[in-house]
Amino acid sequence: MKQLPTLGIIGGNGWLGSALGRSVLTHGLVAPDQLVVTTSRSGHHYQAWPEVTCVDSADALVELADVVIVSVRPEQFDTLSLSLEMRLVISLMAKVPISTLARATGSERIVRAMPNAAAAVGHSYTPWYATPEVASDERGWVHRLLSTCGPSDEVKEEAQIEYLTALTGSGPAFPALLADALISHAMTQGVSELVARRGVLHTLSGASQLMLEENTSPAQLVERFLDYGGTTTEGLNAMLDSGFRQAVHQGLDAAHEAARHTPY
Ligand SMILES: NC(=O)C1=CN([C@@H]2O[C@H](COP(=O)(O)OP(=O)(O)OC[C@H]3O[C@@H](n4cnc5c(N)ncnc54)[C@H](OP(=O)(O)O)[C@@H]3O)[C@@H](O)[C@H]2O)C=CC1
Ligand SMILES: O=C(O)[C@@H]1CCC=N1
Repeated sequence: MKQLPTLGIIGGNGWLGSALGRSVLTHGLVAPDQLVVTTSRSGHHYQAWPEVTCVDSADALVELADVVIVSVRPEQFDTLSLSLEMRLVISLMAKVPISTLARATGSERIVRAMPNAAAAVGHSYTPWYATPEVASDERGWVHRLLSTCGPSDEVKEEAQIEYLTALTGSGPAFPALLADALISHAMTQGVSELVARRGVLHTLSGASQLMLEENTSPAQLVERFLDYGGTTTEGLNAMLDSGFRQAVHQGLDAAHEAARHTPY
């Protein structure tokens, strides 16, 4: 693999593609004049890097890029016609399996990566799977690339990407749902929206930091509060009795099922 490949992101001005594009530039993994992105009707995300090349079609991008990241919606992928035989292809798409990517691009060197929305602030968690044809130096580069937007792990089976699409790819929406439920309850109790939102968001991020930094498992923290015998114990027991775990598990099953189905 060439030391400084030109990186192309099809969908590089979309939600996820622009988060990764900006992140590789911020970390200096790719120089601005080595990045090519497709334009988007919804805006341009590279004002700070005028040397980034914006092209108006995937065909034009493929002419310029050594490594191609595909970050269009799964249902948009079918409309692309890509000839990438000799290229490393990195897909960020849910629902599109390696077999389809290989058939559609002609490449055997394919990575399926699954960042999440927190990539926009450098706090994604990004698992990725590579076909056996991806060389070890390329794997190292892919890992550095994906790690620019948060921790990243290689997984050894594509099926894990399908499951992790539901768990961590969709993941930020699930604590957002919990946060919204907490905030709306607080507001019914007369707490201002400002205090409720700051309180809840800092409580969620503080709980994550506590468990990460003290290496405490969530199960241990829950158990500690269940044993504590205080207000938290009452709250946890009522939530568990109301089917909290079952609701979460049903949601993950539904997202996993959706992640296993190509939309065409
Ligand atoms: N958003 C998320 O949290 C996550 C998304 N993903 C995956 O990332 C992928 C992208 O999602 P997301 O960023 O949310 O979607 P967006 O709709 O925000 O971005 C898709 C981008 O692709 C562009 N595009 C579509 N068709 C073409 C084409 N034929 N040629 C060139 N560009 C094209 C769109 O341009 P235009 O705006 O003009 O239509 C848009 O900029 C999806 O496959 C999704 O499954 C994975 C994990 C998390
Ligand atoms: O909701 C979605 O389909 C995308 C893919 C994984 C997370 N978000």
